[in-house]
Amino acid sequence: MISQIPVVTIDGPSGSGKGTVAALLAAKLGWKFLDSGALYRLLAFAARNHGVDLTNEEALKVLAAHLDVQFDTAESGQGMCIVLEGEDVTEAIRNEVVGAGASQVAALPAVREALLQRQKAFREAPGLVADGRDMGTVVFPDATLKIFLTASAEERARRRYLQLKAKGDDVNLASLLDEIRARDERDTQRAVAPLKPADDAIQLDSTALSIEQVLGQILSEVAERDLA
Ligand SMILES: Nc1ncnc2c1ncn2[C@@H]1O[C@H](COP(=O)(O)OP(=O)(O)OP(=O)(O)O)[C@@H](O)[C@H]1O
Ligand SMILES: Nc1ccn([C@H]2C[C@H](O)[C@@H](COP(=O)(O)O)O2)c(=O)n1
Repeated sequence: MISQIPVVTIDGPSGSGKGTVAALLAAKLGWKFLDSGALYRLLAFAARNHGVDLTNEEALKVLAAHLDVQFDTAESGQGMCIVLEGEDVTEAIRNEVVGAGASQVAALPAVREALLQRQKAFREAPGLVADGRDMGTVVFPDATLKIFLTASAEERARRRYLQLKAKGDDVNLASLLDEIRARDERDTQRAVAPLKPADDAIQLDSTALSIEQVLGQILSEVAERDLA
């Protein structure tokens, strides 16, 4: 039965480190991995490609329902390769413009409904690690372990700055901080599935923790529940 397949959810705001830690945890456990934010990013990206306005809920709902996307293991064997309509968009969806578009389309109820089953379908044996905003509250409310990962907005902007700079992007720390605050506001204040900790989530502040320390704390919770 699908409800017996264990799920670990990691929710939190942009730049808290949930994607990095979720991918590492999934690899360590040998479980499936769902990067749910990528689905909203893909929709915003596809909408721009198809000339669909990011406020046109009806057209976005249809696009979301027919999103032609594949998540493959990267050729290097590490990380994920994301193919949209035959094109490798792994890197193209990872900029702040697409992130802001994703946050905008994610506020539309019909879009969230259209992507719900697609996310649930990632639940496969032996287990799933899912990261996003509403993994523990809406998509997998029966998850075995729920983590809500935070960090100060300043630290998250600093991380994003270093990440984009390493890729060679022309970035400005103050603008990134503004964008992170705007995204936090939209993600937490929307009417449907807002970013918030599930009642039974463990809250973890990563501001002063390394990636290894965060992973270590989550692995302890996993071990306590005999998940691995
Ligand atoms: N604890 C940490 N200490 C220092 N840097 C970190 C930490 N966690 C993550 N990072 C770095 O911060 C950047 C953002 O991390 P990541 O993409 O995992 O965040 P996220 O919460 O998934 O963000 P988003 O929701 O926007 O995808 C990456 O460069 C990552 O290596
Ligand atoms: N479960 C989710 C995942 C993501 N979103 C929205 C809100 C985010 O700002 C945007 C991009 O996500 P990211 O790739 O930065 O994690 O997508 C959401 O509403 N629910």
